[in-house]
Amino acid sequence: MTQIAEIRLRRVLDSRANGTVEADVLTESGGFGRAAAPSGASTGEHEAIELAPEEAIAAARDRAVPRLVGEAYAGDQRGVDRALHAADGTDDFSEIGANSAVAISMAAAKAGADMLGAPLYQHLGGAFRGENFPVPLGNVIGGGEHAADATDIQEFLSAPVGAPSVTDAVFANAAVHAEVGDVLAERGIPAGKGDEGAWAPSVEDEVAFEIMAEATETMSDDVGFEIGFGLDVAAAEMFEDGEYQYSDRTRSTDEQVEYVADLVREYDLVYVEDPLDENDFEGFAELTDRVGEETLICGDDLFVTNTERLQRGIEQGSANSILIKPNQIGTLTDAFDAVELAGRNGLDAVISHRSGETEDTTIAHLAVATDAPFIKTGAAGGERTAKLNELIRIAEDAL
Ligand SMILES: C=C(OP(=O)(O)O)C(=O)O
Ligand SMILES: [Mg+2]
Repeated sequence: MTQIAEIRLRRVLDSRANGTVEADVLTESGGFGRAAAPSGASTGEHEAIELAPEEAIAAARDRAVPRLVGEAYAGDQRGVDRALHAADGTDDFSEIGANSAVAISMAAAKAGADMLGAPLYQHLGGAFRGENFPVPLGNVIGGGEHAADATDIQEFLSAPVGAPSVTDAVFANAAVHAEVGDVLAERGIPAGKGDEGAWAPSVEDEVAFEIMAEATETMSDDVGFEIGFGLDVAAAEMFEDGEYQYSDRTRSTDEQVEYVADLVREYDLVYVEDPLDENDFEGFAELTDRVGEETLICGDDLFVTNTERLQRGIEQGSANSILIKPNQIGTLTDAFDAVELAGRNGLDAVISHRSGETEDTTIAHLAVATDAPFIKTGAAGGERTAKLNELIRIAEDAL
């Protein structure tokens, strides 16, 4: 029923107006799935390889399509993803491109769901998935690689941890985003927006912390539930010559651990992603040891959704949370395996967008299917709200 009959690949635009890969998967009995690959700017050095879209499409047409059409079943996700690995033949999808692989993998899942007559989250999560919905982490102030001349820390994330429903949480993040805009205007600080729709003012990180504390407290009082905040430091982007290079100073690894631990305590941070360099499993472990009871220490560039790197982090106690980006590893199966390994070892999964996105909503379904406690997919901008609105629809559908 779900045998793949045709795969169409094309180049479409992402939110930075760069080209990316979109895949359509059609099954023999008329099932259809469409998905597009996202793209990072602050990419980890251990991620699967993204090729230029034209190159990825040509290679996938040549190598992957013949292994899938008439051979694989869209409803058999592990089978599809095994075929993608076999077609590529490398560890990092450098032959067909992780962008082609992830687009086909996600489109096949959607075609399988279509044939089975189930929403994607149900097809992926099964009848016995949990009943929880993820708390959305909303990027409301940012800089780093996502905006020129803004904060050093890449993302300041609103975290509505006390929200009674996913819909309340989504609107709370939107309200914090608007409040931050008002506070910036009151202070006479001009700000455009970065790649993910967060405000990108040219201020010291210290000012961004003050504004976040003020805006989340104001909106928390307004909505009547707890809204905290967190960070994606994206520290690998600042790490050069063995030190963390901030615009006004440098910090050694020990100083960075101290600095982040102090921030966690001072601002009651609920979440800290990539506080240290992407190869510093030990530094991560030291920080997790110090503040892991109080906050989530999340590995993004550290783990790159890769079970081998995650296993090492588990053994060393490097983090208590992992960011999951399907395009970092190339297939939904690999992303699921990372979520499962994390869960078995007590780490929380945070399903995540990339800074370059499309209107694709697969990650909203993935977060619900895996029962992930968090999803990071922005707060404002059409390619971000596409996922947030899908979460609202899923919550309505699933009740
Ligand atoms: C979403 C992120 O940015 P990018 O997609 O640029 O890696 C991130 O670092 O978590
Ligand atoms: Mg990150």
